Amino acid sequence: MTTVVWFRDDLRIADHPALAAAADDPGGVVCVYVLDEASAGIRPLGGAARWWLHHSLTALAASLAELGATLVLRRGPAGEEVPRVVAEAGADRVLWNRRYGGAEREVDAALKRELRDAGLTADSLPGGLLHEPWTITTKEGGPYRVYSPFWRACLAAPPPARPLDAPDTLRDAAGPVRSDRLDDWGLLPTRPDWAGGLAETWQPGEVAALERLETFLDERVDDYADDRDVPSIDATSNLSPHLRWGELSPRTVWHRATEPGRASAAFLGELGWREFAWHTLFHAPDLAERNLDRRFDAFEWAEPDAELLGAWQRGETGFPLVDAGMRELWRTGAMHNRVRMVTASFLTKNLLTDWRVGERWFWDTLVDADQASNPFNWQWVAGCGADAAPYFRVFNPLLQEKKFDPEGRYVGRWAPDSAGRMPIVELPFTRERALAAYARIRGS
Ligand SMILES: Cc1cc2nc3c(=O)[nH]c(=O)nc-3n(C[C@H](O)[C@H](O)[C@H](O)COP(=O)(O)OP(=O)(O)OC[C@H]3O[C@@H](n4cnc5c(N)ncnc54)[C@H](O)[C@@H]3O)c2cc1C
Repeated sequence: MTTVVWFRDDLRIADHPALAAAADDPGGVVCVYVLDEASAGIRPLGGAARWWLHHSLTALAASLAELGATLVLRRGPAGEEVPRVVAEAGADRVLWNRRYGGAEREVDAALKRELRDAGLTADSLPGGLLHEPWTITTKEGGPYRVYSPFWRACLAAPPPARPLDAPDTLRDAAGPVRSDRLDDWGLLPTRPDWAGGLAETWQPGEVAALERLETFLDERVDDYADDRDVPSIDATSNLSPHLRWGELSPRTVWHRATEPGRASAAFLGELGWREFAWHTLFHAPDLAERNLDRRFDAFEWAEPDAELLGAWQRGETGFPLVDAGMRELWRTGAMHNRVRMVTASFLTKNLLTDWRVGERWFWDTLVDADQASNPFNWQWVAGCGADAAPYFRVFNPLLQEKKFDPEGRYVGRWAPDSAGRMPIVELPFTRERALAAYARIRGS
């Protein structure tokens, strides 16, 4: 038997259930990644994500080579490319780890049917979440709409499966299979090459991801609960892009973080938010398009204003914490969580801009942009998401700055000129305008 292992958002060799299951196949294994920008409903990657993918695939190919296997690269609709790889390899089994987005599930289900109809074995395995979304349900059997009871239910469920070891060795069966050259995919920016700051900030790949996890657990997890909201302190794990690309499995993070002696409850709770976002996407596949709170379908967003939007994107609003966050994002492909909330609130509440506009900008610029966490959090900040708060939250960016960057360290690093700029809007007026727009839909 020869097995094709189809890699997707799981660019790792440890705790990779599909790879582990294929490792002992006497006919060998063909490892393949398909760049699918063509299947219906698959969202094309943003620029920062393409940069990360290039480097993460390079790292994965090196790890597989050490085990004796080749990473085959193909571009096109997965429903066509995977069967071609199977035919070229003469394989009789295809394995992959599950995805949870709506369009992805349709692609996978159709392919599984087609392969099975052709007499092959085709199986999908869990590996991208702590719990499968259909296992965490309310008493009535539906999905949770609020985080706290959701997370309590996760904590009461059987613990996530223990992570699997990476295979010691693989028997490569990719010989007869054609592969693209990664450089030909043009994932890296060239003219202009805006990725210098990304390269200075990040090292994509599983080896770097595991190192980051260990450093965080050894040096920072004990202070995480106290310091996680202060953007000038390097207090958080910075694991989000590694989790996004599956260079690290959440099960690995969970089991390392729950070893005795670690004060990790607050950190695990954040993994819980990731889990909640993905479970929400599973039940609401149009999360990036449609308001979870349908009352917001009637919300009166302001007319699009290219000048105001451009000022927000460039970090030229005259509100220092907003400007610092937007510039950090542009330079590094990331932004501290507290500042993500403030910048998103400023766009949706003070500029009264539809959250989907901001979501798309983050999608293009974040290295950790994922199809669950990004729209989930944008909806949460906009007020139409999965939120238990009974009121309409409008962050004041000046008060947030006073509270979370009192000495101006974060602002001084990213936007020292911002305080001297003329603010592009008036806070009291725009706050009242947002509250009035909400009042008009509240009872609907
Ligand atoms: C408007 C907005 C958009 C966002 N878009 C994304 C996104 O596209 N991808 C993404 O991974 N996170 C997103 N987040 C959540 C959060 O900002 C990042 O996960 C966090 O800043 C990553 O830093 P860290 O790895 O140091 O997190 P830590 O504080 O160390 O947390 C550990 C892990 O928990 C997860 N996590 C933490 N907070 C959240 C959260 N609110 N929602 C979901 N998962 C969370 C991440 O995987 C993170 O790596 C967004 C938040 C906002 C407000």
